[in-house]
Amino acid sequence: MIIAVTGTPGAGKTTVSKLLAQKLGYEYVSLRDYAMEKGIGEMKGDELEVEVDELAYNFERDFKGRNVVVDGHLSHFLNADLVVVLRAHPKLIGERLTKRGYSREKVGENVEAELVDVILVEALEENENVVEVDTTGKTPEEVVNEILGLIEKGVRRRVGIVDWSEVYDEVIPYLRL
Ligand SMILES: Nc1ncnc2c1ncn2[C@@H]1O[C@H](COP(=O)(O)OP(=O)(O)OP(=O)(O)O)[C@@H](O)[C@H]1O
Repeated sequence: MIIAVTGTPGAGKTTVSKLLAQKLGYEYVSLRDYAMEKGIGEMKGDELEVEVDELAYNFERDFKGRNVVVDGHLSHFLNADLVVVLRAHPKLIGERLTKRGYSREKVGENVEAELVDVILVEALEENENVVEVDTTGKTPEEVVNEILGLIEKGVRRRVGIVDWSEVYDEVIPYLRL
């Protein structure tokens, strides 16, 4: 089974994906590292720009039939059996990315993306099997156990579990208004 873990940068994809892969006994793949290894896409500044169709085509060829947890904010464009969209309070995204030294512009862009469900909407356009998991106030272990529980119960779709419009006021300082 191919499990794609996606979400806004800073939502916790890498932490959760590694732990999930470990608990399931699956391979862990960073989609960014995979693209770079295969020479897919090109660096524009410090960002890797990839053609998603080329990425999906190569990934399918290399991983079809294997048990993989694939981590990346483009992983929902792959032909996955299950797409896990990690959500986090946009304020947490703002705090984490600021701590990482991202520019105000980049922090704002990602806080706004989380606020208006950009990745979720993209994932739903690509795949039927989308489960959202809110990581806010949970440890990575709790998040992984929640995902394992959903997989065990055979849940393949669970969306609409967060509504960040309720917390809009808290994130105004991060927005590019
Ligand atoms: N419940 C949680 N799930 C995942 N990460 C969490 C959680 N709570 C706190 N964190 C922390 O949040 C940070 C998330 O970073 P991580 O690199 O995993 O995110 P990411 O979504 O992969 O970001 P990026 O796409 O920018 O690499 C880590 O420092 C992690 O320890």
